[in-house]
Amino acid sequence: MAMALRSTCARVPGPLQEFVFAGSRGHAYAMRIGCLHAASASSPALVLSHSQSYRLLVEKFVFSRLVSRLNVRSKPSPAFQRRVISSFASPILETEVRDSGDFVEVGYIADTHGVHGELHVYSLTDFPEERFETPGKRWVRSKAMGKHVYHEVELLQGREVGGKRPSWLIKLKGFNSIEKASDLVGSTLVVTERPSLSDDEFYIPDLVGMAVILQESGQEIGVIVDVYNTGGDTDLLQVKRTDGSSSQKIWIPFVKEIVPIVDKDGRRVEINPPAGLLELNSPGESKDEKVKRKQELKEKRKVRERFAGLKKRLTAIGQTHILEGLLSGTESQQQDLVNQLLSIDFASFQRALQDVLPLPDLSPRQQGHDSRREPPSAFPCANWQELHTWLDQEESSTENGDVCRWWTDGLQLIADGRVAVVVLAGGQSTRLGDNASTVKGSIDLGLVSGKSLFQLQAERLLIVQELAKLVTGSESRPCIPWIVMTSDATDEYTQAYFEDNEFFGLDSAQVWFVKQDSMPCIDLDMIEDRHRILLETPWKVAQAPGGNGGLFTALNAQGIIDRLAEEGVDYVQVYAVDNALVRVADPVFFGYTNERGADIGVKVVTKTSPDEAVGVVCINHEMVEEEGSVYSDTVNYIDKAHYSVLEYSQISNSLKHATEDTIEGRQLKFRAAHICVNIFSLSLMKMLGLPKNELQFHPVSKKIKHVKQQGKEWVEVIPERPNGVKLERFIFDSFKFCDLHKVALLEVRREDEFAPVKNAAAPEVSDTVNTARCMINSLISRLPCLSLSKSDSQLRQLVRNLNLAYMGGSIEANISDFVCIDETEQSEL
Ligand SMILES: CC(=O)N[C@H]1[C@@H](OP(=O)(O)O)O[C@H](CO)[C@@H](O)[C@@H]1O
Repeated sequence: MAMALRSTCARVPGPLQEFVFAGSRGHAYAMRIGCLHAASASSPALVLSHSQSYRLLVEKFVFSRLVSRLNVRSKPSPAFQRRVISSFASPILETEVRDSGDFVEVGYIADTHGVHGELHVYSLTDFPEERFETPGKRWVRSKAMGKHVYHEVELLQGREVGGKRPSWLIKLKGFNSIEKASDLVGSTLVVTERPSLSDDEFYIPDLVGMAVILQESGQEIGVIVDVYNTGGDTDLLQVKRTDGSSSQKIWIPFVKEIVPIVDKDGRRVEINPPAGLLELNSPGESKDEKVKRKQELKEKRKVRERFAGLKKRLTAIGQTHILEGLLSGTESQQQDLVNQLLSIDFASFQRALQDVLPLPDLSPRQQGHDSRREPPSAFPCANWQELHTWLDQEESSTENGDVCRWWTDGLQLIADGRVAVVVLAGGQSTRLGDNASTVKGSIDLGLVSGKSLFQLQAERLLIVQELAKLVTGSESRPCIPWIVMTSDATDEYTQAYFEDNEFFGLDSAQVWFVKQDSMPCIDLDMIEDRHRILLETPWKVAQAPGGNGGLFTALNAQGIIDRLAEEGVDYVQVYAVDNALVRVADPVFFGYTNERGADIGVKVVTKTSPDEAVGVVCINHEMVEEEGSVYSDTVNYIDKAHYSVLEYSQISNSLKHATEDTIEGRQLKFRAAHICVNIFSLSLMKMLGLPKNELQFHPVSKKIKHVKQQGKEWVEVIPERPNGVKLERFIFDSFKFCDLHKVALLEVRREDEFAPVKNAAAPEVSDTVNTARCMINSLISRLPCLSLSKSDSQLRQLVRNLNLAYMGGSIEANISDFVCIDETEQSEL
């Protein structure tokens, strides 16, 4: 027997679970009982919503439908029946029971009866005879001052009376008059002990919270959150799914056949659901879930379509071997491969192949189009001594040279917010050997101060900002945008490094990260007429950053050029991260480029030896079709000259070793070494960012670790000689977009401005952290002494010191000695 539930709606938490049933019979039935509404007239699904008839719904409809669909006996025989005891069921009651010493409500004292103190009690228990007829100790709970108060009473006798609700008339000891008895009206009769139950009887609160386990697999699918005692033959367990199933709550008929094990001590039930029960029970998806699911399906379809397109493309370019990983490995490895392949721009890769194939002889060339190259004609050399001398004078003199003028003009450009800086920091630093595990900008140069390349560069930026403010008398300190170009290989580490170092004192908003593209690497050798894409693992294509010439496309694609234009930037200095002496946001260089009205500024140093690994700036002559000749019968070609760089990996031996007589004696003919410190006007950058002006790719031979298949095995290949080709764009290929007179070359002193870190440190090896550190120390020793006092009252003296700090004096010192001068001191100047 089961008791009817009190206040059904109150017991059901929140809006009721929705049920979905397939089949039009359900539809008809639902309409008849009038408590349901169809999700849509055409849909066979019915959404049963919360209504007053919920109880009827569960009792008469849901369960019978469930049971008949699942072929479970709709009227289980007593042997199959489980019974829940509702008098202990209300969650509210349960709380009170716990809080007040395990009292159990058994009846509600509704009224007095007669004049001799009899009380009319509504039953709240499954054991009314025991509670209301068996004499003995009971408790009456009433409320006083908002708290429950308990009085011990003694039941003398009781008898059942008829009526709509199960009720009893009881007589308590000492309550002999109507007046006395009426004090108890509205109170609750409670007991302290629970009657023991048979094996198949359970108190609802004992069931609530039990884990629900699938008997067959041992998998936990949820937890019982409520028990619905319909008052009929069968109760329903409400189970909240905890296994990530899309359905949140389901109903399980509490019959032995479906719930064979109830482990009270272990707080778990084991269920044996007939096929389809869990699904049938699933609530309908919410609108949001449906939308989400639709979107997921759409995404999946898109991915499938893209992957099909990708396969076609790979087949067309003969690179399907990179899909072989999909035949082995774990699901997540395969997924990684798919994700990577979908992220690669194979159209761009195909264009790159067109640029580089057939591969030329990648060893130093014996010959090239040498006759078309010539060294640049004379260009100025920035003599910093001139600036020192000028700043050292007691009084400012108007008699100053070029460098002083460029410096002052450059500082004005900086103060006016017309410049930005880009550091090229996407390279993989393969030549650095072991140090290549971190990004170049962060490597330890072995300086006493422990400063890294990034830190030195950031500090120069801070100092030059300060200088610009002081020299121009600007009210506020300018904030030069510093764009850090990273790649897949360096991005995460670089960004974390800046954050960890609190942007070296810069405003984090002035540092913008932009990631350049990567390109698959190809095998130097050919298999079946093809250079195959190399694989780093069976599930990962070997990729490398696509060279510093990818800058313009990356800046354009990521909206940086437009952003710079909005900020009023006219010139952008671009430099390679590996130069320990680079003058970041160099005012002299900006002033010079601006004065020349150039779109490109190029810093060069004198090349030291034919084999130094630097590109050399030259003038390149190309025969191009004369404009307008397409309309005439004959095609006329004209000689078009532009600047270019003969990269060290591409220069022919004859040009490398060619010499000429100069006033300084015999020198290399091509000696204007490109140090990768250039300025671009923003208007040119914008043009270079357009897809139609994408720079060409070059093949760069490298040692590339990879795997290849031998039979069914994957074997690792660790090459000793260059075995692969990286596809790279070179930034200086942009020079050809400019007329000769729009490119301004500026020579600077190597010992002041060029200390590259390229190679792993070893005796006799140049361009290492050791050689860079030596150059830094040598520069510091050559600089005039700094007076580090912050209380310098002379603006001139302060500027002089800041300028020395900019050139290198701050390298081993504390940056706060130079910048962050407090405002009061400045106003005294
Ligand atoms: C494509 C490119 O910019 N190459 C530059 C660049 O070469 P690296 O391969 O990064 O060392 O830096 C050199 C100066 O350190 C410069 O001489 C050369 O031209």
